Amino acid sequence: MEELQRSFSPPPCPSTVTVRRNPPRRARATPFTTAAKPPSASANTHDVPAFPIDEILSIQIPQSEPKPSVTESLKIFLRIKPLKTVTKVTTTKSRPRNVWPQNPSKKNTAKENRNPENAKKKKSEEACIALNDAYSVTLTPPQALQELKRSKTEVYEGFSHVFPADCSQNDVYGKMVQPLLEDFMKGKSGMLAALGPSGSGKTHTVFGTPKDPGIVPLTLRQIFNKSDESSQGGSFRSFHLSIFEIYSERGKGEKAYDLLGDGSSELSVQQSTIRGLKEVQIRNLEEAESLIAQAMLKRATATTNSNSQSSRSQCIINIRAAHNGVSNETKTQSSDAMLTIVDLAGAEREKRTGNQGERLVESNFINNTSMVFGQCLRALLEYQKNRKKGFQKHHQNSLLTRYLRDYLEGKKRMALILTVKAGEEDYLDTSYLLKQASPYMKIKFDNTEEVCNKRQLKTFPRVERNKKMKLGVPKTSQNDESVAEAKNQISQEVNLKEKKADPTDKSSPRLEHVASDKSEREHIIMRNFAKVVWNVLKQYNEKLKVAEGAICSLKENLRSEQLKSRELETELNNLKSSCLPPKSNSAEPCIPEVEALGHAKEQFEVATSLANAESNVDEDPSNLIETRIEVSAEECNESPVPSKNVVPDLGNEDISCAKQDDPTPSPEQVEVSKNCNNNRLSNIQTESAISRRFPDSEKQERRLLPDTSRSLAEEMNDLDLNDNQIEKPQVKMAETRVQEKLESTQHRKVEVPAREAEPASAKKQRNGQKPKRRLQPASSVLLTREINTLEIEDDITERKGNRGGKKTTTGTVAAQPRSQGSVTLLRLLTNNLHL
Ligand SMILES: Nc1ncnc2c1ncn2[C@@H]1O[C@H](COP(=O)(O)OP(=O)(O)OP(=O)(O)O)[C@@H](O)[C@H]1O
Repeated sequence: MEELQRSFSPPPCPSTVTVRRNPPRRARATPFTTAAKPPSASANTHDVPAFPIDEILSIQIPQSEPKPSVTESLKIFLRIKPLKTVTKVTTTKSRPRNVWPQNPSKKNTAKENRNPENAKKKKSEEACIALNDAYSVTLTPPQALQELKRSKTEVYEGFSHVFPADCSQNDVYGKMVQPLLEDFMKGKSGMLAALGPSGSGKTHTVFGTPKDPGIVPLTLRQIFNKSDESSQGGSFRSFHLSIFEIYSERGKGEKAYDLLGDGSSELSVQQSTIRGLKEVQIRNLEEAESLIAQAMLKRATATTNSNSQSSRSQCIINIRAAHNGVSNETKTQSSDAMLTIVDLAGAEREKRTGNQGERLVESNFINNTSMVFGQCLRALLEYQKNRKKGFQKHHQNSLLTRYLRDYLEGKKRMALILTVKAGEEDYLDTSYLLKQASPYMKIKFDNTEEVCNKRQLKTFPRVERNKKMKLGVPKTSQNDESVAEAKNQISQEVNLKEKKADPTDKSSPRLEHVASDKSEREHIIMRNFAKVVWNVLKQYNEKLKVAEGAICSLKENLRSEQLKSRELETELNNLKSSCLPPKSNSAEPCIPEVEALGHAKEQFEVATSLANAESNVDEDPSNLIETRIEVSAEECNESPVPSKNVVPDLGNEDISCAKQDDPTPSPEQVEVSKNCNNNRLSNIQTESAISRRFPDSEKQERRLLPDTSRSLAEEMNDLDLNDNQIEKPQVKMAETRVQEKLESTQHRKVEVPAREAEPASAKKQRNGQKPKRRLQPASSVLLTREINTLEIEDDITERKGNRGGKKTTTGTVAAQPRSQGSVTLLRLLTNNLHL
């Protein structure tokens, strides 16, 4: 038996087990049969428990609390503004009496207009929006758009209530405000907002007129009625009012202004918090109404083509209910409730309003705010319809939406009233608003060209998606969930279309309109761009002219400076030429002036060269300077050596001037004078040579000197070579320096200024040979020194003699008359010696 059992027993488990996921299906008995039948023996090995359907059915499912639906936390109402009574004008207008025959077609139209039934018909034909029921409307594009483009009727559904054109303010209050106000009086916060295009009746709905009061006055009346009732019950309640507006002045960013504040009413804004807002307690209706009227006077309004008194700001009215409730014996302060009523500025299209300048900037701000508000609303609607999808936050993009964040995120209750205009010309505005803010949308393709268009639309994937988006009303259709995703897609796409108008997508008249707008915008952009380019070119042209003017003035300056420079050069040369005589005591003091002129010239030339380099004038400044240096050198060289008759006059009268009284010139003066001395020294040397070669017997009175030397000294005196103001050591120093200068001049010819090299170069150019001074024999040098010594001694004697008075001593050589022959001879000898 045991063996038999072993033989039937399953084999030992392997190390790995394979589990079969999908076992082969077997026909199973129904639960009833399996439940009735006792488990068989074979079922021990493959025991499948019976499906506990009875148990499941007997389970009592606990009833969960109903979640707030979209319509509970966010109620959207629609109000249609009555059409303008165009027919009135035609009917009341008296027909002009005209003798000319009338145009039959015009006559007929006039007849039709006069007929009230026809007028009514026309009125209804003009409207683009029609009421389906209390919760939905149908928007039909105007005939022009239908003909031009693919027509499409849109059905908007899911409104909490649609107020027809002939509804009263009380209707609106009763359906929209009353429930919210009741909650408010119980301590729940809530918000009411009016949204719609410009001139559609937002302000009318919110504030109304004294005859036809709107939401705010009706609410205040109700509040004080109710508070009176509740105050009779014994509880204490106070109400506080604050009003402010958000406005963008000239597009410089959003600012909040207190409409109840005094003086400077600008409020500080930090994220969503507005600080410094004045809150006034309101005790009765009159107080409250007067405060509202006061605030409305301060509100920014303007006249546009759409509205004679268009709101240019977002107006926010806060009514706070401070409720001090007493619960039993312990005093507890219940939380305050806030009722916020918002009158938004209406979105407007530039074309319709004709806004320009400041108004246009304002409308940009208004459009932006209403767009952001619409985005927040759309995101909230989509989120509430399908919470699986994330909640897209847009509230950061405007101050208003930041302030109303709690409401736009669905944390607090909000009732929104969309105001639309029903005219055909208002179709685009109305369609835009409804797409943005209506809970649900259904598109009807009821055009005969549908089939043809469908084929065409296959090329556009986005359009094809649109076709699938036939949405059902939540109240009437059964497939809410299946269409929810599709609706999301629609809304996203609508937003996308409105943001980035795709010109290739011709699926809707709106987009076609956008495409035509785009081409127009491009044209405007190109025109503006061309204007900008033109302005830039003009500016460059002006700059160019200014630059040319500056260049001209610089050139003129340069020319005038060049003239001045030439004048200075001439003057310098004149002065140099006057300083050139070899023997002139009086010439010595002029040297600093010459030096100064020389320096001035140098500086000027450098400045000129710089100016030339900077101004890029055609002339080469370096060449100019070089040329001038050469010219001046030539002028100096060619300047005739002044005759001995002339030099003393110059020295005594003109040049000696200030320095003549100074017996001891400064080392600078001595150093400066070396150039002029150069000539004199060479003359001295020459004369020494003359005296060596041609002894003169006339001058024999000289002591300690041979006759020849004495005669030479006399001749030198005749030539006025005696230098009264230069003492011997100074003369020697000057001589040595001159020698050095000459050497350096020969080596660095270019670097040496013309005035320094002047004496040597003058002789070089005149004679075409190097100066012979170096080639003179040593004896002549010695003789020169002796002569110098003697000369100085004579000078000293002469000075001593002159010190007593003006009378000259008879012993001085200078006073002795010279013979004409001796002068001529000396000149010849001088020239010959320098050859
Ligand atoms: N339902 C209505 N019944 C009668 N008149 C209306 C209605 N709605 C608006 N109006 C009139 O239309 C004009 C413009 O309305 P309103 O100023 O309220 O527009 P709005 O939407 O506030 O414009 P905006 O955004 O430019 O301020 C007003 O003269 C107003 O009296």
